[in-house]
Amino acid sequence: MTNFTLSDLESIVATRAAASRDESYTARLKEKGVAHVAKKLGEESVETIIALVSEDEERVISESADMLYHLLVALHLKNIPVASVLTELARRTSMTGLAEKASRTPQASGGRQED
Ligand SMILES: N=c1c2ncn([C@@H]3O[C@H](COP(=O)(O)OP(=O)(O)OP(=O)(O)O)[C@@H](O)[C@H]3O)c2ncn1[C@@H]1O[C@H](COP(=O)(O)O)[C@@H](O)[C@H]1O
Repeated sequence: MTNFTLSDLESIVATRAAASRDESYTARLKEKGVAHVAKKLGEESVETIIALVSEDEERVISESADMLYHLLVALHLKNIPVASVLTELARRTSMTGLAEKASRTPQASGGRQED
């Protein structure tokens, strides 16, 4: 088990985003902008879904890592600290998932009733 955290990766992303595009994939993503990174995040999310449904554990872990990396790059480009996401997750621990869902406005949930 590793003690590597999302905050550690956030720091690496911030450093590498400032590197040369010739030596950093993160720098190339930054150059292409947040819309491109969002599209890559969508692709990695779909690949994670496919792995979850029909592939082995190793593929699920690999695709999940790709997805989290691209999410952290997107958050970096939006100047949103990972700590803000963790704070929101921490806030939600004070209630059940069903209570949290009920607390959302009809607009936020689209007024849908499904699970
Ligand atoms: N965790 C990651 C990480 N996960 C995935 N990827 C890259 O994300 C890409 C996703 O796979 P794709 O098949 O979609 O990529 P691709 O076809 O090469 O990408 P495109 O040409 O479509 O952009 C691959 O190129 C992976 O190498 C990552 N690239 C970097 N990191 C971390 O970021 C650090 C800094 O990397 P550099 O910015 O390259 O120095 C690394 O040391 C890692 O810690």
